[in-house]
Amino acid sequence: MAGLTGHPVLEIGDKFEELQNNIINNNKNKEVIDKAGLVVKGEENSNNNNNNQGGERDMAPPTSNSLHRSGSRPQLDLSKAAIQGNSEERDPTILLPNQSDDISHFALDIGGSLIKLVYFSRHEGQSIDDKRKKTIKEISNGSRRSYPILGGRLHFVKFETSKLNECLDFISSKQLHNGRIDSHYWNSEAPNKENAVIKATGGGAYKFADLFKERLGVSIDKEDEMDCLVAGANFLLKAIRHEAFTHMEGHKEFVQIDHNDLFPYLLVNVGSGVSMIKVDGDGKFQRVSGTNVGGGTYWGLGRLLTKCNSFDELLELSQRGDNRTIDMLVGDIYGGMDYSKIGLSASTIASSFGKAISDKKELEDHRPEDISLSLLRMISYNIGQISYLNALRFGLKRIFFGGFFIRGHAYTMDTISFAVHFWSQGQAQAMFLRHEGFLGALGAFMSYEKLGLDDLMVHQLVERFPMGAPYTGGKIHGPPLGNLNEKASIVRLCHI
Ligand SMILES: Nc1ncnc2c1ncn2[C@@H]1O[C@H](COP(=O)(O)OP(=O)(O)O)[C@@H](O)[C@H]1O
Ligand SMILES: CC(C)(COP(=O)(O)O)[C@@H](O)C(=O)NCCC(=O)O
Repeated sequence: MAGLTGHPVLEIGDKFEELQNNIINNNKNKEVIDKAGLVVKGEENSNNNNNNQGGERDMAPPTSNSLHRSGSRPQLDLSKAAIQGNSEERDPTILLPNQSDDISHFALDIGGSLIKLVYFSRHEGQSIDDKRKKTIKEISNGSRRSYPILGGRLHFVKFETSKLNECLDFISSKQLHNGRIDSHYWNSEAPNKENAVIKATGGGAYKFADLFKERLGVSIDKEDEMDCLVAGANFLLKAIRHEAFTHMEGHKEFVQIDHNDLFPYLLVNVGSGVSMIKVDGDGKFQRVSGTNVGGGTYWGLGRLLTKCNSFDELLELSQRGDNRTIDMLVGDIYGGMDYSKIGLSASTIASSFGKAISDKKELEDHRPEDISLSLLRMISYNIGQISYLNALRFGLKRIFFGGFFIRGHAYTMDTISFAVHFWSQGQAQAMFLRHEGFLGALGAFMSYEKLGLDDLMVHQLVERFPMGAPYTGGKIHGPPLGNLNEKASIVRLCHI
């Protein structure tokens, strides 16, 4: 389905060397980044974003001449990283052109609905033995050293959890599981496959641990799901410019996050179920609420009611729906009139699916399109409203939404934004993350070396495609969400 896909292209930009000179004292990192400034690159790069696509090979197992910084574990180098792909592209990769250490990471987030996999591969033709490879200079303990630049990219792949075998086959076919050795063995000359450990988060890391051992011979090092979500979100919000954006009434706008003023915020991860996490800092958070009415509810109920075969099909149906045939509106109750005394217009939904009881209609008399839209609206609005109430509990003004339910879908985001805006009287703001569904997997990926943000923030981060978020296209389908001003008067008590 066109437009329901794609992750953005971001580039972590130049001045790497200059910044390297400033990282001796980690405490100064933030200052360095702020002073360096963040540059937005123009669309001119967008035409080139696929140029490197063929130039890679899949990650190979580390060899005995794997290049490590002496005495330390391989490190992830995000300088000049560019997340590849435009708004229409599915699961684009992140280029890591300056990756010098021969890392062989991959990590999984095995959720209730989807398995998310992040893995690294080196560029083809940039092997360690390639004498033509570029080098970078790095100040380490006061001395300059050169390292080969292998280059490579991060890949983002997802599978349905119910098709775990496809994921195992994928890992096997790419030999990803042979590339990762337990950290205790980094300096070992002959890494042993039996020591292979992979990082995984999500409930499936527990549920399927034995299967991974049996099928791939690897042990799963389980990382806590909430830890990973927060680590992934904090990294993206601090390190990637234009990661977050608002989406209201079809209008999308990137938000400039002040690194020094990020916390606290509410992270709402809309996966199968919904977790609401108050984030106070790196590794500092509390899961303050959740709801079992989430992405799994939309997909599960939607499938039962519409007989759709895929989530995207269900979402696509909603774009042609008219929920007024099934939702009970205020106007249906009030004879076409507004209930203006409490700030409700005639077009406000009084009761989702409310008309299904009064009409003498059976399920098959309703259009699947209308059912899908009504369901999507009901669940998205509910999540937005509950999120806001939790933000209110803790005085949080910013709410970031992640998870694959969002799917970069305009109507979903607009509905969530509307609920937050309406109930907060414009005091709180819903924001969305361009890497919505990969927060946990990214957090697990970063946990290999416990790469803190301080390590990552030494690089200047540059946006390559300002409009490259997962996006469904400009048009908002479905019924109008209503006029915010029309309804604002009833929520006087809801200030944060
Ligand atoms: N291709 C897909 N298959 C199933 N669900 C999908 C798909 N794309 C998006 N979704 C939505 O994403 C939700 C899962 O989101 P995700 O963040 O991966 O959570 P989990 O970790 O629980 O799997 C599903 O419940 C569904 O609403
Ligand atoms: C149990 C979960 C953390 C699992 O994460 P998921 O696979 O849904 O991403 C999540 O489904 C959840 O928070 N559910 C809501 C449970 C509740 O608070 O009522």
